[in-house]
Amino acid sequence: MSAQLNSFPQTLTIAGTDSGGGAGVMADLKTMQERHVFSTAVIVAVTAQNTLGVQDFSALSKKLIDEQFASLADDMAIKACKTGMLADAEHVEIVVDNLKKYDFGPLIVDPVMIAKGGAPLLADSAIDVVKRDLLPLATVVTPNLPEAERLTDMTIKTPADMQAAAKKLRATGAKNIMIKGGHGNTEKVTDYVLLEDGKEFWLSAPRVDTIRTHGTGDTLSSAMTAEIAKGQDIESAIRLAKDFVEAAIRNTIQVGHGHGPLNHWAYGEEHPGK
Ligand SMILES: Nc1ncnc2c1ncn2[C@@H]1O[C@H](COP(=O)(O)OP(=O)(O)O)[C@@H](O)[C@H]1O
Ligand SMILES: Cc1ncc(COP(=O)(O)O)c(N)n1
Repeated sequence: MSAQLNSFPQTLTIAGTDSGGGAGVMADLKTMQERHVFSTAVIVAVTAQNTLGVQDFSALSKKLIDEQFASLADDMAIKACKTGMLADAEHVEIVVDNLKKYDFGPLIVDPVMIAKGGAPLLADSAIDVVKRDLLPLATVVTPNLPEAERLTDMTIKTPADMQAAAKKLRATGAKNIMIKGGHGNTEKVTDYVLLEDGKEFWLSAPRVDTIRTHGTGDTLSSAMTAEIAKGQDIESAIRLAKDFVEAAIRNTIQVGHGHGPLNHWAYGEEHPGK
């Protein structure tokens, strides 16, 4: 097979679907499309979900998940991949085994635990498996504040706490850490980044006063994955992803009655040709 024939940047999201279209695989595909990469998906779980909450979900069989990975490995040239909702310990293990078997490029782990509406998307018993088996494979891990607290067994209240938590997360083997500050209540939303080489920086933006923040983490990690697939370095990918999600939150669209979805085309409209 000619490499030239398969050279367009391709990405993979390994996650759950959202029937409401705002989070999970749906947010991932919309974001990656906007960033001009060709996105593929391994579905781990299917949710019945809308902006009001998660009504039900079911994870797929190991056989079907393994087959999806094999289908992609047989044909595509995936340059970067991400994980989202992984449901439970058994499914984290299935995904880890496949990520060890195939090379899909740098891995961005969005350690999704609880949906904005409060529904658990990862069993408590899976958190130790994520720490032990998934994080050592991660090029970037992007926990929000509650996820960072669960992964580090720390209470995170201050900027110094965020720095200490990121250091602790690095000890799992994850190379680059981004702790997202969306769940705080400060006037500015501030994320903290600790890179593999020890460089650290803060990303700050005015907090948009809205509950329409369904899929913010998925959108951020997908934009990052797309930039990495196109060959950007980790810091540039993180900065672009932050600007992308900020524009998507700020340019609100009126969809649904609860935690509404983001405007995935806003960044492209504000930055034509970029
Ligand atoms: N209300 C908001 N205004 C501006 N940026 C936000 C807001 N909520 C979240 N963000 C940003 O969106 C990204 C995702 O953060 P967060 O919502 O904490 O993640 P998650 O979706 O995993 O809970 C972060 O960069 C965060 O700073
Ligand atoms: C399938 C799926 N994956 C991820 C999320 C998290 O998104 P959010 O925390 O914004 O609700 C979700 N709600 N559903």
